[in-house]
Amino acid sequence: MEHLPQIKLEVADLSCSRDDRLLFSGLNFSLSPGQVLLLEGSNGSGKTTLLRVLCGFREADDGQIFWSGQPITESTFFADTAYVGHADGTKKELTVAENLRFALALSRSGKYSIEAALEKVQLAGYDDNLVQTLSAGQKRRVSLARLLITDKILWILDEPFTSLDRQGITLIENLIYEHVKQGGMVILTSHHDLSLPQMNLQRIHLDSCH
Ligand SMILES: Nc1ncnc2c1ncn2[C@@H]1O[C@H](COP(=O)(O)OP(=O)(O)OP(=O)(O)O)[C@@H](O)[C@H]1O
Repeated sequence: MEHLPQIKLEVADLSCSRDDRLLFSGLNFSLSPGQVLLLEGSNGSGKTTLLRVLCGFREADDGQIFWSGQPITESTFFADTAYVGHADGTKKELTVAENLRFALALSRSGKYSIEAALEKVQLAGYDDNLVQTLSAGQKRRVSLARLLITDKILWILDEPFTSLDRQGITLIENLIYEHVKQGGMVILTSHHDLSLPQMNLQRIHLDSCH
């Protein structure tokens, strides 16, 4: 992964409401290579909404988001970012390998080959299985393999631990650790207590951002 040293995500005075209910306002934070941001908050506090605003799927009511000093819409932000949402984003009628090749066709390639990524997420041998035949946790592992085969600086992960067994949870913690150690950045939501020792971890509690 080749990063420009000045890469930085800056969120300034961001506000968002849904159905006249204020979710957050005056939200400010910044994230640099090597850092993880954990968004916390009760159900309905706006964690997913904030991630969707960051990904450009939804507009904020107020505020700005900058990537390396440029508004995200005028920067390389979207090419530099990978989003794994609640739905795992896989195409169910394609095989595991087809899904990964499709992701690769749309992105710069990362340091893992498809084969190596499947091995890493413990799906070796599942290349030709249709995604619709996989378990929920296995589908989530395919979306993690997608992160490994592409070269994205910022990973935005919404509840990445959902459906994963204990080993899968440790796997994600290790992947996050490796990614930020190599200069990547991660924003995630989780109700799971993260075990990320020795990490540059920031926390934002959305219940208190009004
Ligand atoms: N598609 C939608 N249309 C209207 N309101 C929505 C929609 N999606 C979410 N909301 C509302 O926005 C608020 C914030 O929802 P959001 O999904 O961002 O919360 P969250 O913090 O991610 O919750 P959880 O911990 O339950 O995943 C909630 O009050 C919810 O009802």
